[in-house]
Amino acid sequence: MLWTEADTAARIAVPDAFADKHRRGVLGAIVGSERYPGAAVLGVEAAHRTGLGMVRLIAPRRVEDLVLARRPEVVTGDGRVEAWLVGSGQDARLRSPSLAATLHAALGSGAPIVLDAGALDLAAQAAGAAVVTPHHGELVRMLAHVGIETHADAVRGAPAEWAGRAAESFDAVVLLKGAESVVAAPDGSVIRLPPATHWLATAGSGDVLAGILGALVATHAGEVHADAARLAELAASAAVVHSLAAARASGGGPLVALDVAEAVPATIAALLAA
Ligand SMILES: NC(=O)C1=CN([C@@H]2O[C@H](COP(=O)(O)OP(=O)(O)OC[C@H]3O[C@@H](n4cnc5c(N)ncnc54)[C@H](O)[C@@H]3O)[C@@H](O)[C@H]2O)[C@@H](O)CC1
Ligand SMILES: Nc1ncnc2c1ncn2[C@@H]1O[C@H](COP(=O)(O)OP(=O)(O)O)[C@@H](O)[C@H]1O
Repeated sequence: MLWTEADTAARIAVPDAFADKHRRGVLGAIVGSERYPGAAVLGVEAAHRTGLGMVRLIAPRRVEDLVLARRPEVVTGDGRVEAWLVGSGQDARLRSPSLAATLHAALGSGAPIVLDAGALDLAAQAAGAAVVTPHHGELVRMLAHVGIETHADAVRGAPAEWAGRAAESFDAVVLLKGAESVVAAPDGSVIRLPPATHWLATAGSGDVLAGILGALVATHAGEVHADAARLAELAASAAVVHSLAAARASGGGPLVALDVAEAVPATIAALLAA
């Protein structure tokens, strides 16, 4: 199944007269680290630009300061959230006990969760619906943890097959990123995505994708609770928004990840108008 722009437009939650910042969906973001604070800036920017009620950021002080300098809309610290985005800008090997405790609380909350980069190893521990966003190298590492040996070139050659094996092994939706991105669900279904501009192969563009997906999940958390299969559709929609925003930001030339995040509102407006 190839995911289309019309499919994506139907997964954008458009606010109405009854909307407020709590009802629209609050995303809890446990992202960034002393080593990679920029990933948090990128993910939070992308989540806001995708449209949601609020982002609550739980991160080290330096990360908070940098994110707030760019997005003063962000609220820091604990509070009620509808969905989680975790792991961007983190390294599982450097995880502190306090970060581990914060991540475990999020995983145990039962709220839908997006696991990226440094939290991919925790996928099987989610109490609620989970979606992981590995690149090829990260998928290889995830599979190795459950005793399945492969390598990046094999994944590149058969992305749907390897994403499907991971979805089944971790009981999570897998959005496998790359030149040919694909979404696989634990029920065996696979969604293929149209090709994206290769200018996207640049640092931080995956952090932006995770932020877009976090916002889509936060604004559809009730639907995901009712039917976890919705998560695969949201993952595919995030990839399409990301790809269209990249095309808009690129215009045929180079882009930086923040350009992609900044192009998201106009991309969504165009999707809704079409
Ligand atoms: N500005 C920032 O703060 C940025 C932070 N980032 C964060 O940096 C951390 C490390 O991410 P990396 O992806 O660099 O680290 P990884 O540790 O996953 O990548 C290390 C190795 O994996 C392999 N690899 C990487 N991408 C691959 C691909 N697409 N296909 C196959 N093999 C691949 C390569 O051999 C690479 O040397 C993450 O937490 C990430 O979120 C990056 O997103 C870059 C930008
Ligand atoms: N050759 C390519 N063509 C198109 N898109 C690509 C290509 N390589 C990577 N991408 C996209 O760029 C993003 C890179 O994400 P990721 O590897 O996590 O980078 P980072 O960790 O730097 O954010 C993903 O959305 C992926 O689909």
